[in-house]
Amino acid sequence: MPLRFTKMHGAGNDFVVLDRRDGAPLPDAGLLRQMGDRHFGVGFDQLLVIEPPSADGSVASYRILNQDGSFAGQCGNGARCVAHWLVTEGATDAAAFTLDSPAGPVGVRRLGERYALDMGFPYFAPDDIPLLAEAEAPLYRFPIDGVEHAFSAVSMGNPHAVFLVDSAQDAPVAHWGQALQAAQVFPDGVNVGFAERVDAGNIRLRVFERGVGETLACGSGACAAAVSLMRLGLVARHVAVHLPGGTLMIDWPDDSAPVTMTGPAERVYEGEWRHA
Ligand SMILES: N[C@@H](CCC[C@H](N)C(=O)O)C(=O)O
Repeated sequence: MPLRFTKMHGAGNDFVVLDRRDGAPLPDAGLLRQMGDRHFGVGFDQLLVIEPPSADGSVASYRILNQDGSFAGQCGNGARCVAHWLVTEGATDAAAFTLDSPAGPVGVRRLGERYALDMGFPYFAPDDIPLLAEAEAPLYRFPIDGVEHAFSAVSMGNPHAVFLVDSAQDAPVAHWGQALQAAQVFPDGVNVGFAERVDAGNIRLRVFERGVGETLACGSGACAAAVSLMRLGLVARHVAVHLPGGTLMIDWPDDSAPVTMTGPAERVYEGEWRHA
């Protein structure tokens, strides 16, 4: 049976979307890895699998697989693409609806061509990270090449470390990203962000993602960077996060409120994978 899929992206973070609302099982891991390969397949940062809703009142649920086949708890850009896919397939015409993600319910609002998502509450006290549990939040230290660098650790449904840097463009993204991942400070792996404060309303960001490497944008990473800099008093509670593939708006009105992320979602093409 040919495997139908949709290629999508959100600010350049690209996806293959599979519709599994009929309950059909996932294709085997080897095939998915081949599809994810940019030379021998279609290529994607993440695979998004849309499944029936798991809670009353939700439109659908989704699972997220990174390019290397590992599962993730959240994907901000992917959630907007799932929402857009469902809207453009006619699964809902509501202006506001809910999706079920592995990290819990995600509220979606349609704003013309853009989508605003309720990304939940940031979690700054990572007691699931034993090496950091006794350190002093929100900043932790990690030695790279003999020099200690400060980062903040925050969960947005998936784990993030955020380094504040002078220049995102010149940041040692792969080097530090791989070093922090290899040190296993975060037992389940980590997405590593490099945030440059431009001014109170703007952040430049690059992210070395768990299970992929550097991507053109990371939605949960944009939330993690924004709330980290907000917590440090370096930016306002409403900021634009500029990533290599596009800009996301992040709002966190106060510490007791959920984080909202607003950005684009685009269908690129429909495909049919015929097994060789
Ligand atoms: N690109 C994503 C995050 C995808 C999952 C991440 N690599 C992980 O393993 O946690 C986003 O837009 O949030």
